[in-house]
Amino acid sequence: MSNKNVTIIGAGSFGTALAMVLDQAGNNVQIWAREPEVAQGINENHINPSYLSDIKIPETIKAYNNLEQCLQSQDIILFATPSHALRDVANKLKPCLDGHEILVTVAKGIENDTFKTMSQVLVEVMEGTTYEDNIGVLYGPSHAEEVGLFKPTTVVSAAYSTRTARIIQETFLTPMFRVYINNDVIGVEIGGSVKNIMAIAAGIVDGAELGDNAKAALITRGLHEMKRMGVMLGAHSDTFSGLTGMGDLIVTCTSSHSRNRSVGYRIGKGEKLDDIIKSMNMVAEGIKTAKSVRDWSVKNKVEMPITHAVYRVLFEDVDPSDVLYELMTRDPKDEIVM
Ligand SMILES: NC(=O)C1=CN([C@@H]2O[C@H](COP(=O)(O)OP(=O)(O)OC[C@H]3O[C@@H](n4cnc5c(N)ncnc54)[C@H](O)[C@@H]3O)[C@@H](O)[C@H]2O)C=CC1
Ligand SMILES: O=C(CO)COP(=O)(O)O
Repeated sequence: MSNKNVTIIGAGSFGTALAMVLDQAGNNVQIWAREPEVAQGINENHINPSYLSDIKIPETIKAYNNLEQCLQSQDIILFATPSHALRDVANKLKPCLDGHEILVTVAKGIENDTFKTMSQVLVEVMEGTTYEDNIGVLYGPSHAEEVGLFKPTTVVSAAYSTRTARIIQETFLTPMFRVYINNDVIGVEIGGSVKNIMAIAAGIVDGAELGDNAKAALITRGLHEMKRMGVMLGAHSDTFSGLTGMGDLIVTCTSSHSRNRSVGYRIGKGEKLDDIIKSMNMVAEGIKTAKSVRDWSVKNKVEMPITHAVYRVLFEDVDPSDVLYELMTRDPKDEIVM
């Protein structure tokens, strides 16, 4: 059993689900919630009133609305906010850290404009406070709705030092939550982030009833696209056949739990993105990441046709049937370029 002091920053779906896992693994768990009513709900009624509200949260898990109060003497700080909030929240809590804490993020995304992954954002923000060696990510096929119910799940701990990756692994391990290690941090992060764009595309395919052949093609060619970007950034191509590449791509493109697939599905059914976003209380990371990755690929001249198609549907209001035609009528290619 692990016996670490762990604070989770962000009491959304995944923060709540991981609190359950961390508690079951034997740790002392506390959660920082941005919304006072969420902290109150967890402390008084032992449920999160806004996310996964049908899950009974153990009384040992305490929630705070004040950041400073929950950062004393912690071994691990787990960031579970959306990716666009990570920089801001990390800056706010930086003065409260003493430098020995391990910082783990589960947020999946690539920052707009800087094109930084989440661990890179943490490294930059924490410069002078926390060693890069203490920073890592926990990614993989892990929908909160199943994790919170202790359904069997496998993920990957990737960090800038093997020691940190191992500590993260040991802290989260339970018989229903199996954690592997991979030292290819950039590969893990690109897979986990770019698959959200592919999940939006998969949702469009389902919503527009384009068929199973189209879905299989999309997943397969989407994987090529993720790998192409990752390898260009120094990732190992094998990482994309693993849990944080292929594994997370499959679950997000096919699961009814996926927020990103659901955004795509509704677009495929004819709804407008603005209306979809207004109706959601959870983050669909693929929207912002589509912009980052599309801009990155233009800047670096890397061919990412599915990402560009999703970008055009989301941000240029192009009809999905038009981008589909464009994708299907591109110049004939070799499947694999050796
Ligand atoms: N939900 C899931 O199944 C999984 C989610 N993730 C990733 O975890 C991250 C969080 O996802 P969810 O928990 O699903 O999101 P969510 O939308 O359910 O919850 C996000 C939480 O962050 C808080 N938050 C939002 N904006 C904030 C800000 N500007 N500053 C501080 N806090 C803010 C919200 O109040 C909420 O508590 C995302 O990057 C997602 O891709 C990763 C694996 C699985
Ligand atoms: O990353 C996830 C599952 O591994 C969650 O995906 P969604 O945000 O699309 O629900």
